[in-house]
Amino acid sequence: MGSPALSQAFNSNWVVGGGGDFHSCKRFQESCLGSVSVGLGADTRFYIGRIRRFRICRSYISRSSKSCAACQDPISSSSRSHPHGYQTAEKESALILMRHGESMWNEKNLFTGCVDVPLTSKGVEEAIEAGKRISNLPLDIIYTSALIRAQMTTMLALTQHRCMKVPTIMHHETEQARTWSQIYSEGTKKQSIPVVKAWQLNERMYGELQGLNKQETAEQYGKEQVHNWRRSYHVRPPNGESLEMCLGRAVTFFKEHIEPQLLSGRHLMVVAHANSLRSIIMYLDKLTSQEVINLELSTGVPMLYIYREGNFIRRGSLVGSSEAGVYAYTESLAAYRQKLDETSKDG
Ligand SMILES: O=C(O)[C@@H](CO)OP(=O)(O)O
Repeated sequence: MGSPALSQAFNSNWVVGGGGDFHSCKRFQESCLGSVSVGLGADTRFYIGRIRRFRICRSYISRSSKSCAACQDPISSSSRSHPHGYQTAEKESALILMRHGESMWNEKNLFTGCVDVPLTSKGVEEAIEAGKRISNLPLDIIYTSALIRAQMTTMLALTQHRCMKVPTIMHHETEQARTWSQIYSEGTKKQSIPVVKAWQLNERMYGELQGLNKQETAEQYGKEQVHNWRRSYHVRPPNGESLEMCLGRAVTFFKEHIEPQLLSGRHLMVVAHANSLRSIIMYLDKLTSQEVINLELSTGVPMLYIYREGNFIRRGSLVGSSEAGVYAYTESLAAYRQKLDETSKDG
């Protein structure tokens, strides 16, 4: 059977979080945290027939062989007209949002903000687990923050992806950096996934709270004050950014750089932070400044959106290890996974 880690990936599933009608933070949270209670929108489409086919192939893909068929992305090596070589059945793109795995300051319960700390070993495991959960979804570009916890999460998650592509960090800081990081083989480029780092996706800058213990700060300033600093939309922590300010940069970046990619049919993942993602989700789900207060994101839990005709449709979060969640696939995502299955059978 080969790698247990890899075969587990074949079992990973999505729990459906509903269609475009969703606006409740509580239900969002339940979905993110793994509850199987689901809300289905009228526009949710199911591909139950395909699920049986998904079960067929769980053969081991050799991750070490460089020349096997499984090493080629089956979709991007087909002849259809997607930016990376294929066209989806209907014009839609997948967008995965993911908060980084647990960091060493999450573990210590310290305000972190823009302090650049790495993952704990639990965070490493969360990132690998998240990678298994997204291993059957198409990915053309990844956006991460400029902070190491998001980048570690990205790289660890990508070790599990069935497309076998290599995540490659783009260095466009200067002309020289761009030139010096060029790839000169078209074939190798096709086997790479560009990873774009953007400071605009960084965690909200927590000002003078950075490095303070959250519990001790609540004892000193009162629970309500600290809750306002942490969760309100308008209130700024001392000399730090409010969520509103964080949204100003993160959502502007999203609109200017990420949405055009989705519009052109590319499938994306954004790996960022609790508050930069809260602000992006606020925009995607049209949450009010009151509703966003209750929005909590767990570390290392991927969330799937479908972008179709200018709308973002939230599909849910990956949990558990049964096949049922394949319901979350749309026709084009199901087709992608089917191709992966066929290629791994051939390989
Ligand atoms: O400390 C931070 O940077 C953030 C995320 O970990 O904390 P909070 O949940 O308080 O926004």
